[in-house]
Amino acid sequence: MRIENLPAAFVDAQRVLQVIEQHGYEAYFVGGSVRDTLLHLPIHDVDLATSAYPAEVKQLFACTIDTGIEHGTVTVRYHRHSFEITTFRTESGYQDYRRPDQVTFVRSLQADLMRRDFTVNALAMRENGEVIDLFHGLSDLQAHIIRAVGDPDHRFREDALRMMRAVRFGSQLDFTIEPVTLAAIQTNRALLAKIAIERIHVEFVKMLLGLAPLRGLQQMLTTHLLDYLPVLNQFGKQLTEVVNRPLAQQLANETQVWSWLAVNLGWEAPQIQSALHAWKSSKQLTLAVTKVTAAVHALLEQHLTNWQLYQTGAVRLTDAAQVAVALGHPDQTTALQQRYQELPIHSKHDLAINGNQLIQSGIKPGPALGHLLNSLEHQVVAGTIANETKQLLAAANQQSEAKKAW
Ligand SMILES: Nc1ccn([C@@H]2O[C@H](COP(=O)(O)OP(=O)(O)OP(=O)(O)O)[C@@H](O)[C@H]2O)c(=O)n1
Ligand SMILES: [Mg+2]
Repeated sequence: MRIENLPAAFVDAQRVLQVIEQHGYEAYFVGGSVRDTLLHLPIHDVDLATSAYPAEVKQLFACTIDTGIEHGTVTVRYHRHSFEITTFRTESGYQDYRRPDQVTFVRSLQADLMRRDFTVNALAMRENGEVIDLFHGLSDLQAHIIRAVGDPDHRFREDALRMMRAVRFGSQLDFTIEPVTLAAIQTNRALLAKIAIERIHVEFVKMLLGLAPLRGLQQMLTTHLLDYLPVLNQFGKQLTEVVNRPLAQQLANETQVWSWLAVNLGWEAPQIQSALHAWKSSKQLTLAVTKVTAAVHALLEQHLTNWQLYQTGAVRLTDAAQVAVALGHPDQTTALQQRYQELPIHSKHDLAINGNQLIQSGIKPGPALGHLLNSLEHQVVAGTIANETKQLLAAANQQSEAKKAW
């Protein structure tokens, strides 16, 4: 088959493929971009594969970068865009169940597609939109099936992360994992222990952001892949209950994913922090999840204070409101944003007084001054004092005098 009118993301890359072909080599679009175009989904990165060896690719273009030359990947700069082009290759070894000990460059597209994970990811497309389907990827795409290319045991032993990828694509695209492939996940599950948590993390989050996250989670449980997920492996019972409760709305980002899990599993701040540490998450994500989870708890108990609104901030409030919706509660996004906008201040910088002004008014510098400023910030946010310099100064002096007398 041939796809007419390729999406805009392919247009510049088409020129690159034409240049390679004009020199007598084969060149194709491969991987996720072909799959997603056929599914009418937006595409993010366009991978190119060629029969030209890396040194040959480099001769064809004025500006190239050796991105991963030992694996056959060269980045070509063309018309101010960058394209990653990988030479057809076969892989062998895989003693660590993560990556091949050896890659061999080959001239055959078939050999390259054969080493790929799933049939829907083993499609190639010519520059003119013609789809090359050597492993029945098109029929699996049509039937919404994730099926390993060839023997699933081999594919999962080559790279154990592919077991997570199978569950991820199943959820992301709302596809069914073909039974032999699914059974092979269960058989090979222990190999997941060889895979770095950072790589597992990416797949796990993509799975929960997908169209069928509860089925993905269910499959993590039934295949026992869950046993190899840090911290979550101790929450099998709770997760079984989670997959049986409906998810009222798709989760929209990673903060929402972890906050939704944290609320479901009854995690408070210390548990969130140790779990996200075990998953090697950034400090930024951990902080966001801690705040959003606290806000969701408060929302569900209907006592979200102004101070909590202020502390959570506009973006995270929306995340909290959306997680509450996913949990089956009414959407409070607009009301919360309104309440947030009406807060007298939105950051410490908005306070009509600062440390210098307090010192000038006779208050001694030191930790007590910091406490005093914090207390004023609290009072302004709570609405018990107006955000006006004069009033704040008077209150500060009064409160600092009172403290001295006490
Ligand atoms: N463990 C892996 C990872 C990738 N691939 C192959 O490399 C392609 C590109 O990999 P990647 O970008 O990770 O996946 P995509 O399928 O492009 O999906 P995404 O939309 O997540 O980028 C895949 O389609 C697949 O053919 C593979 O066989 N085994
Ligand atoms: Mg990709």
